[in-house]
Amino acid sequence: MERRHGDGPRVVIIGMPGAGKTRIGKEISSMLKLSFIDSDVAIERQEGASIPSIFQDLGEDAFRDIESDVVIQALHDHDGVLSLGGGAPIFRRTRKALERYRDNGGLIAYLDADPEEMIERAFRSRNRPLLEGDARSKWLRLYDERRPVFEQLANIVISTHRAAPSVGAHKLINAMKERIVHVSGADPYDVRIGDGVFEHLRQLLGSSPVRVALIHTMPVQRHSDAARAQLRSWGYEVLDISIPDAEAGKTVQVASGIWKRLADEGFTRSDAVVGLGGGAATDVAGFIAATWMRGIAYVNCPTSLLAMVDASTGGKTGVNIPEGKNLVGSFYTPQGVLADTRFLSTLPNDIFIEGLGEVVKSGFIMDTRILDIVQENSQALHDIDCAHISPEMHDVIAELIERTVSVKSKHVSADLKESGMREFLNYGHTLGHAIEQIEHFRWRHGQAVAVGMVFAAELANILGYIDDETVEFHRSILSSVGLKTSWNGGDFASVLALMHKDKKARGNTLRFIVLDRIGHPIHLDNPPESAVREAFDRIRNN
Ligand SMILES: NC(=O)c1ccc[n+]([C@@H]2O[C@H](COP(=O)([O-])OP(=O)(O)OC[C@H]3O[C@@H](n4cnc5c(N)ncnc54)[C@H](O)[C@@H]3O)[C@@H](O)[C@H]2O)c1
Ligand SMILES: O=C(O)C(=O)C[C@@H](O)[C@H](O)[C@H](O)COP(=O)(O)O
Repeated sequence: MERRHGDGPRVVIIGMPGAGKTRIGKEISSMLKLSFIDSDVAIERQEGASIPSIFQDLGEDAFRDIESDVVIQALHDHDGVLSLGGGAPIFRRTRKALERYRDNGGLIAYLDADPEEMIERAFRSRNRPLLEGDARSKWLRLYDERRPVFEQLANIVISTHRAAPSVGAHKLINAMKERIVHVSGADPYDVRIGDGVFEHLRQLLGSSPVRVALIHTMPVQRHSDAARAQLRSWGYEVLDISIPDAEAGKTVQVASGIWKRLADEGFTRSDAVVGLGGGAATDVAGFIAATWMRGIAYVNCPTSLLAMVDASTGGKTGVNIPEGKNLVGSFYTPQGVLADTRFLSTLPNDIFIEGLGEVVKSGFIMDTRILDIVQENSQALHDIDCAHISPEMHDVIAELIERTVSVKSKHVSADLKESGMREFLNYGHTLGHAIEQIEHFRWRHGQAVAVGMVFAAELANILGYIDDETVEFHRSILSSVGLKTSWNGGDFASVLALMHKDKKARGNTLRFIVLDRIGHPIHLDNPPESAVREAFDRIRNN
């Protein structure tokens, strides 16, 4: 799959005159065999006049209108590399078109360098009407005006400081291999997926935090050691917080211990949290960020497949209490998510497989292409060796992560606080959470959700929504990758009691998510208890 969902250029390059947009744009176009458009050159061709003379004859406003038409056209028609004149994104119509392109999955790269270096490069060119007169101070004033707009628009910043164009080009090509899913809403952010995306942490944290609390578990120590060293090399004071592993770390007691440490270390509102680990660690890290001084910045760096595809995104943060899973928490959005696929190399294979439970869920509730990809690769996924993932398999996994996060993003962007549509992400979870609890978390989340989906499919079948074949498809696709589809623990009464504590329940009314066809979930309120019992019986011993 292409790394973008929308049509249009593979990358749009923005930045000040002298940043290297044209040279790097041409370089990557020839390396990747893509066509290249420089918006200034396209305007000159269309108008049959040079940029300085269009400025002189028609004025800047008329020029920006012409430029906007050319850019918007290229955003629709061009599928290669598009480099924009320095002032193009400042014009409102052009900026809005660029935002739409980015929000549809497009890549906007902002090239930046030391101002003096860019000024020196820019003065080598004569084709810069806005630099005439007292050119240096004008350039600096424009830089101050434009930089915030560039930063707001771009989903990647590439430094070309003291770098040959070929170096900048390589950085940009690496960035183009990344997959980016944008989560919109009141506090928008990006989920970056790919080999080496952890490097973006510095850009995400920015310069305001002095201290960073790195919350992680022991099994990912290799990665947390590297992350700590990296954060220190960037100049942050790192507070290393190792929490008990898995659900044992997702408790009020652990959270309370972290709050005490933050207080002892004088953690302030401008400091930040980084969650590094599986979904349990990122849930706790988000909860700490949400609650410390009523909310500070945090970035999630998921290390398990499940955390990459689901837990790290969407802002559900929290802890368990003995009475139920995730009963205490808050919706609190991260600054960004860095799903660095290099982390998967140490993930135990069985835990990778469990993460596929949430991947398949996203196929059932929205993106049915996910189900095709899982079926096409079921044997390779079943036999996965995380320590030796081939480049082909890496691409398959990265695509599954991107598609699953996109499903999550669509639900979360529309309904952050789960008043309706977001509940569809809970497919399989009503029973799944009860199984985890009754099994004292020896059954991990993704596996429990897999059985929970078979139960939900049986319930939908009993009530006439889906046929036997669709139920059987649930079993066959999940078992093809090595997930269990039945559960013999607990008893109906204790399961029912736990399902009444589910967050979708209202008063005494149970609410399930079921399918009325593949890819189409619906709410099911208060089904007859006999049907729930019958569905429960059907997931046992088969
Ligand atoms: N907030 C949300 O929206 C959301 C969504 C889905 C799941 N969750 C939560 O996420 C948790 C499940 O996540 P999970 O499956 O990642 O479980 P987990 O966090 O318990 O991780 C599973 C195990 O894998 C280890 N691990 C993780 N990455 C590793 C790596 N790269 N190398 C070696 N070991 C590694 C962990 O330390 C742990 O031992 C549950 O608590 C679930 O409720 C939250
Ligand atoms: O993000 C959501 O919304 C989900 O429901 C995603 C689920 O896969 C995830 O397990 C979530 O943690 C469940 O939340 P809960 O509200 O049912 O505890």
